[in-house]
Amino acid sequence: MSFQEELLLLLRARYPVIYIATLEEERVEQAIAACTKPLNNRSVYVWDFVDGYQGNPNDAGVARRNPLQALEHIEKLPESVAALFVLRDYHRFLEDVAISRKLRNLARRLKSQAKNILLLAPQVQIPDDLAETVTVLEFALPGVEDIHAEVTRLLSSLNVQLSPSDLDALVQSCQGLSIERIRRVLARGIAAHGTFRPDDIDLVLEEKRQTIRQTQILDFYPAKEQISEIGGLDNLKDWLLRRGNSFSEKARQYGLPYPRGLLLVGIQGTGKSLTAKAIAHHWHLPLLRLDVGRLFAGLIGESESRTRQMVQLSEALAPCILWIDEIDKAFAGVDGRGDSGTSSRVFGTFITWMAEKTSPVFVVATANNIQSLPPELLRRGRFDEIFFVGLPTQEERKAIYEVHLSRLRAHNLQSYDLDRLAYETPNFSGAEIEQAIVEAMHIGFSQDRDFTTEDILEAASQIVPLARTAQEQVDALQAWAASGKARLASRSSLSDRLKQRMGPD
Ligand SMILES: Nc1ncnc2c1ncn2[C@@H]1O[C@H](COP(=O)(O)OP(=O)(O)OP(=O)(O)O)[C@@H](O)[C@H]1O
Repeated sequence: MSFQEELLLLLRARYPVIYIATLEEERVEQAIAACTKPLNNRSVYVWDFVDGYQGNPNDAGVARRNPLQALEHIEKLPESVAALFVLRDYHRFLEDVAISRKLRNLARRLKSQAKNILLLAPQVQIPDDLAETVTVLEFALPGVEDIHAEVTRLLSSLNVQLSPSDLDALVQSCQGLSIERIRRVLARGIAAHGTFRPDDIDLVLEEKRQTIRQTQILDFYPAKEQISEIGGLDNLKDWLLRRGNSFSEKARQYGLPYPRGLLLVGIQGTGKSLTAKAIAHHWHLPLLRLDVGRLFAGLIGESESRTRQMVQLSEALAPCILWIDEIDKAFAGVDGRGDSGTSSRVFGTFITWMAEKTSPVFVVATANNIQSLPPELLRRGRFDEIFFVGLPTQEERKAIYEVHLSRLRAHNLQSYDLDRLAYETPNFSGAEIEQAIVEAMHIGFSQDRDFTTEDILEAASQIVPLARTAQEQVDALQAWAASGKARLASRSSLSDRLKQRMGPD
């Protein structure tokens, strides 16, 4: 259902107070105006703090600088007057007790009248006492058709001609931006060299990065890591390499569905985040990292609104990788404990999207703790595959040493005894191996010489691997993996791993 259809439905059903979250005031007001026609040309009153009421000469300037009076004015109008009252930036006044009370009283009264109050705000920010009075409606970013129309209009008014393929690329790149930002960024390109050139698309991408940064929930993550930089995890790497071209047009013509996502479960430091970055690099897709902490910070209703915003933005940027680090922490409270059910509602929105999504947003979620993950997340149809990323085996440790040492000391890799290093550091994760190497480098550097195998072993002897301090967590994860609920990221079997765990210590 489009925004306009949804709004019309709410207006007809006499929802008295509708809260519209948008950064695009102008476009949303156009959409509201378009809704008045099917409502017998209902009049629209627009109020803002600085100018008071606008739009009707009789009321011009009423309730200027007085948000409470703005509501009283609605109350004073005769019952027979049918109207929409658009109150801009009104989220700023909702915490005021007089305003909140007045709004609730008014809402009750307006249910029997053809009057609706529309609150416009950049984000959802509703105090608890109004949660039941207000209905939230999200105003989506412009779709491809809207963008196409706007870009064509702008370019033709500026007498700029683009080939159909450049125009297509420009429209694609503008997805995820508001119309206002699209206008601004095109104007910037044109101001710089009098016309819009295909390589100005970079400006659009930069603008997009900024928008994403401003949302504070998603981050554009630069991904330079290669799949070859992951030591071990051969099953997982094969899975990824097999899907290398699955976002291409050729794959669509072949009839392949888009891959949906991966859940990587395992203890800290085993290369899960590294894998997320390497996927983005290998598939040449932008990597968006979700900041789960930010998702849940703030007032009631905000988290849900942010989740929808995240979905909207990632779909607007598709094809892309959406990386959700530590998803277990995000949804640990799904049973509704302690946060008035917010995480359950956010989880509900997320899981429905995961199950129904048809857009090429590939979700890579990572988790350390299987116990706190809601079982629905593990059900078939959410992710394409769930991989258990265990501690590296001896052979895998050797591969990890090789990855890091060949990056740091490509010229004399042969001087390191990789077999010995791998053998003498049982239970070490990839991150701990890296830590030992860095520490060895400090030893070597402080003595003005290169670091050696001995230095790495010396450094390693000072590290207590997490596997030992968090034995319980490791065992629980191994047991879960052994129950067949996940595929092994690594090629060695679990029994091989267990035998190795008994090895030298
Ligand atoms: N299999 C591996 N191959 C090469 N390097 C690895 C591997 N595993 C871990 N590392 C090194 O350890 C660093 C940290 O690993 P990473 O952040 O990917 O672990 P993680 O499993 O995501 O841990 P966390 O759960 O703490 O986020 C990586 O940047 C990489 O340098």
